[in-house]
Amino acid sequence: MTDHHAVTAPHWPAPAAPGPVDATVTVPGSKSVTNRALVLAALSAEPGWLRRPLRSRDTRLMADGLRAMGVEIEETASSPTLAAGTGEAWRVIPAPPQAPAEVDVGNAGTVMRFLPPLAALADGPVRFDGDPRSYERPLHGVIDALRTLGARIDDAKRGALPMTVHGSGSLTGGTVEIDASSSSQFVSALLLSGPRFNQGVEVRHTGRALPSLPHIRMTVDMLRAAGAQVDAPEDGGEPNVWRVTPGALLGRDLTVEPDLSNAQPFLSAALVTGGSVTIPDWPAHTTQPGDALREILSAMGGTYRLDEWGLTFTGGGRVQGIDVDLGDVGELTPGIAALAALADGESVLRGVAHLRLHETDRLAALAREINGLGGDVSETADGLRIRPRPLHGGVFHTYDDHRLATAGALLGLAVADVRVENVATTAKTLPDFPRLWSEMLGLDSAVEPAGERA
Ligand SMILES: O=C(O)C1=C[C@@H](OP(=O)(O)O)[C@@H](O)[C@H](O)C1
Ligand SMILES: C=C(OP(=O)(O)O)C(=O)O
Repeated sequence: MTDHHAVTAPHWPAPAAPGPVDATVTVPGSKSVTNRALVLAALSAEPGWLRRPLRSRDTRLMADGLRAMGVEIEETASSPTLAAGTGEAWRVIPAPPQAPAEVDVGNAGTVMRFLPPLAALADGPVRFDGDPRSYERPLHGVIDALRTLGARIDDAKRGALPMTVHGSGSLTGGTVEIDASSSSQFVSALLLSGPRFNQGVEVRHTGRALPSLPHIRMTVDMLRAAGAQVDAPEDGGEPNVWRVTPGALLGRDLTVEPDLSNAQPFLSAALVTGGSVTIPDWPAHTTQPGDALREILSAMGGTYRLDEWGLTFTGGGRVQGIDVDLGDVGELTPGIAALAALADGESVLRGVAHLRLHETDRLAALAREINGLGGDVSETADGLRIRPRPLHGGVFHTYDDHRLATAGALLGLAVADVRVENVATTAKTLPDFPRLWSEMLGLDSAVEPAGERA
């Protein structure tokens, strides 16, 4: 589908830190919140607003997928009720999902998992396709569950993309058992459209430990904020069981929080350089997994302050190794692995076997690329063991993975001559990364190559 491999350009010379950073970095909106908000707004009974949405490849794919099914999403620079300085807003005007339609999921987990349940409500065929990597990412939990709940699906490759969901205008819904140990997004996907299934939905996870629990809590919180009735394990319910009652969703006016996982490289720069970085608008309470950075980065050698200016993290002058289970916060792993490679002691990152099926096999990619710069990283059954060694420059390959690219940038702060291949892949969730990075370092952002593939 989208040809995002067409243009290549020189590798990005990751800038070395000129000294301790001292910067305030305004991070764009959360991918996970934006894409949930779009789905919920599309399923609502009335129009809604998203303020400060993330505009990146993954959220554009979500918006375009919904548009293909008849939802109107107007992108405005301002709105009558938008306070000055709060940026742009998207207005979502819902419509019953229409078919036939074609949806390009790119390599966005949220799009490939969250939209098929919504497509099952359309009256006709909705075809899903995406980047080659999307064919390899697990989808069986969503496909099998939708069949159990009453949908007809053609998946020639059995449990994977490309596929066509043949909706009949409504879905029976009911109880379904799934093994979501390969992706929490299976659970989120079924819950998000659950209020619109005739019998609602009860999702029972059976299988090994669920990853990314904060992301499921985000789904539950956002459903409730949109008026849905949800029973969840954390409220005293049965473990690994979620229930959504059928009912109408309200159009909301939602301001999207900054993406705390995308704050990671900037906060980490404070740790690596012994400097200080402030991220404005850090939420006091959030379900975003990136909030765990406060504790994780402190354990690696810094201190933080959360006040009216946002979150300020200050490095203590050295990076310490860490032994940590990242199962809840898997998307932070590439950045923590990069920090661990610069630490003064060994690190063990656990609980993230499912990262082998993310944008790329992240465990293999991190081991290969850090070792390519002279590091000592080995894969374990469920993560990485990282022993610091003096690193040298070289090309840091990114495998179309935005978080590999930001990990390479982080290494480049401390290691001379690191060149990040395809830095433009950061556009998946953080389109302005090279500029934000250069500005944080007080450098002229003209060092970035133009026209790399996104
Ligand atoms: O629901 C979400 O928004 C996400 C859930 C997680 O997926 P997995 O549970 O597949 O790791 C996370 O890694 C991904 O970046 C975003
Ligand atoms: C795993 C990630 O993304 P996706 O939503 O494509 O699963 C990620 O952003 O780290």
